Amino acid sequence: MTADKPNPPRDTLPDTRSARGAIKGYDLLVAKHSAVDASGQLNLKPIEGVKIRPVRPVPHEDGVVAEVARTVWPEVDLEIVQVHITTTQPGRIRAWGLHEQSTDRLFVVKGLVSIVIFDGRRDSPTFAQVNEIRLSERNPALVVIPPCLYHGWKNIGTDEAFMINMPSSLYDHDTPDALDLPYDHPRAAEVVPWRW
Ligand SMILES: Cc1cn([C@H]2C[C@H](O)[C@@H](COP(=O)(O)OP(=O)(O)O[C@H]3O[C@@H](C)C(=O)[C@@H](O)[C@H]3O)O2)c(=O)[nH]c1=O
Repeated sequence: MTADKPNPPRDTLPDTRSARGAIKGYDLLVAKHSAVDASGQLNLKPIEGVKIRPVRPVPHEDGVVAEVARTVWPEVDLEIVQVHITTTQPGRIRAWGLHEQSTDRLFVVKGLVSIVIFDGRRDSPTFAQVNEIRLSERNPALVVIPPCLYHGWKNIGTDEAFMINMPSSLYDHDTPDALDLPYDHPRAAEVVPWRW
């Protein structure tokens, strides 16, 4: 197949070897989907209010530069009031968090992380939608998560992952704007349809 002549959709393939019933376990097979389109753009419809700005790492003679945030970017429309680093050990899951006021702005500096966002806002046009974004220093992006969305992440790499967060509100140590639904709570799957 050439690039300008894509494969026919799966259900128009000749009904020979792939025929249901001719292959053991066919009913259990799940069609894979590409994370990017043919031009390399993310194949993802963002939840209402979520913004993802892919960033291009620029190699130089001694290493690599990647921009994390610039106030002229439309994604950075709220003031930057604090910047902190949060790390996650390999295999560890941090979910589900929800902020009632604050917007999170996440950037994976090192490591391989799967960030998942779930829209539980009943009045949202993207209610019940899930976004998964896999990021690393090879595929960097700024991810903006507005308030009232369930979100969390898993370190799916082999080393400690380092992530920058630039929340839109100062962390209040006495009364943090942070609610948690532990991902392993027996009823968590009733709320967020995601298995890590
Ligand atoms: C954010 C923050 C936390 N802390 C302290 C409080 C706490 O004891 C410890 C860890 O705090 P956090 O768990 O809030 O840190 P953090 O890793 O930022 O938690 C995150 O969790 C994931 C699941 C999310 O949803 C994020 O939005 C965020 O809430 O660090 C500060 O001292 N200053 C800060 O600015």
